[in-house]
Amino acid sequence: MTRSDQIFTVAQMRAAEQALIDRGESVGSLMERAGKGVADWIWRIAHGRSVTVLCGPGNNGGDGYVIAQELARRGTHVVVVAPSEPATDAARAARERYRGTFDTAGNGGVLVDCLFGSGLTRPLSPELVALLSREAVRHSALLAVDVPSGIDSDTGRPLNEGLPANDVTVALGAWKFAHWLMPAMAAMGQRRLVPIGVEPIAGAATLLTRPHLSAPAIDAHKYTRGLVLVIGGVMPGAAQLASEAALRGGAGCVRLAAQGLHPSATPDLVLKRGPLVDLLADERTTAVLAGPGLGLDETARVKLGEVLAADRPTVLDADALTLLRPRHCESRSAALILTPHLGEMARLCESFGIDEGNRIDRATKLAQAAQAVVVAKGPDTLIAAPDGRLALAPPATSWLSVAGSGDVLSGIAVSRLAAGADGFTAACEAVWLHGEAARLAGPAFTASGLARNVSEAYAATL
Ligand SMILES: NC(=O)C1=CN([C@@H]2O[C@H](COP(=O)(O)OP(=O)(O)OC[C@H]3O[C@@H](n4cnc5c(N)ncnc54)[C@H](O)[C@@H]3O)[C@@H](O)[C@H]2O)[C@@H](O)CC1
Ligand SMILES: [K+]
Repeated sequence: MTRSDQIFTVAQMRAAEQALIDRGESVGSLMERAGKGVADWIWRIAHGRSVTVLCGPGNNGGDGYVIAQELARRGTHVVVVAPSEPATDAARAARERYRGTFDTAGNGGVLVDCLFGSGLTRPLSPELVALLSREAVRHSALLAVDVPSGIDSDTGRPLNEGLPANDVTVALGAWKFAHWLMPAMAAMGQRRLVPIGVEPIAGAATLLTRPHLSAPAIDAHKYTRGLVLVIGGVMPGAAQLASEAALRGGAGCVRLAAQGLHPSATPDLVLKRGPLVDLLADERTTAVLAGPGLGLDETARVKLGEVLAADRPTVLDADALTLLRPRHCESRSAALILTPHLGEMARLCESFGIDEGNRIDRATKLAQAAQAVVVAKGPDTLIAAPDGRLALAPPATSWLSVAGSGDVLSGIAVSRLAAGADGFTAACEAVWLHGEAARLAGPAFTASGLARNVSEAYAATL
């Protein structure tokens, strides 16, 4: 059965479709299912308005003829604009079954883009970009079928300039990477998925969904719930923000290794001034966070070395990512999570000798090289594990672009590690809780406000 959280590459989608065909389905019957499923959405969106379907030469165009026929059957005023003849058997058969009208231009209402889908291999011709843009202006809404024309399905990269933004994108069978990766993600509009019966693929990337967390065990005490150690540094506020979030992410106790506390610090936080090696050696220390406000000087470098040598489940963020070198990651066995933003990701790739590939390739290679779970942050956050697991986060509120937001994320992640999750699961749970806390915090929140909302986000997972 179709899983609504899997994200397929074009090659995986073809393999999934082929598996159905091998079991007796035909491309035509899949096209019929896909087209009718999309027509259902358009019927609701059009709400009586006329519909223009742009049909290309491949099977995406074939879907377009099925959509047009189904809408015409339901009484919608439909026009097909087809700049080229169908080039596949299934698309030809779909066109023959279409009984409605053709024209060279549409007339308002909803425009449906069935020019190219996942089979796009090169940029659109200037004539096709002009057609798409002209028709987009003439209509009041634009709906893309499967993948918007001109977008590379596996990377979300536009192959042309000047492509119009969509109001709705309806994915067929499974999500494609372009639906959730920048820059294409920003022009998808609302996303919908029409199932066509493809089976899940083992090891495919997934879209983050709400995790199922639990309340502490009936006999839990603070240490069985996990003891977090946050390493302070030259900017105490950052480690404190991370600690505030860690207190609400599931762990039973949070210690902050620092020389002092900011006057606003919560009394829930346990300040520890002793030698770092002793704190790290304390058997009760379950997970460690280093990086927020750590600094980049020799003291910071020594602290990072001590943290990694202790080989406890660890999250590294901010300054720790700038200081991290491949030798630090050797002979570690405990879980390691790295949470770089775009700039930190570039520095890490340089330190680890990774210079090729798109965002996903680089995160995957870094995960393997560092034997760490990489949370590559951005408007399209992705999480890559050394064993190849990959998850993409759905877009969160853009209010997260505020100072301290990353400190809160790393605090939640270390709390999930301390609570017992493996590195990949902890990272996925943290990204979801962070996005949900931001949604709950409303507009124009500060990082400390965001941290306060982690409890409520947690409540939504119980
Ligand atoms: N394969 C299947 O079983 C199904 C596929 N479906 C649809 O089929 C689509 C994929 O179909 P196709 O593989 O035929 O791909 P497309 O319909 O995306 O187009 C591919 C065709 O366009 C040509 N082409 C690629 N880029 C071009 C460009 N820039 N300018 C001009 N021509 C270009 C290719 O050479 C090929 O002939 C999916 O996105 C989906 O909409 C659905 O009907 C469901 C079933
Ligand atoms: K399309």
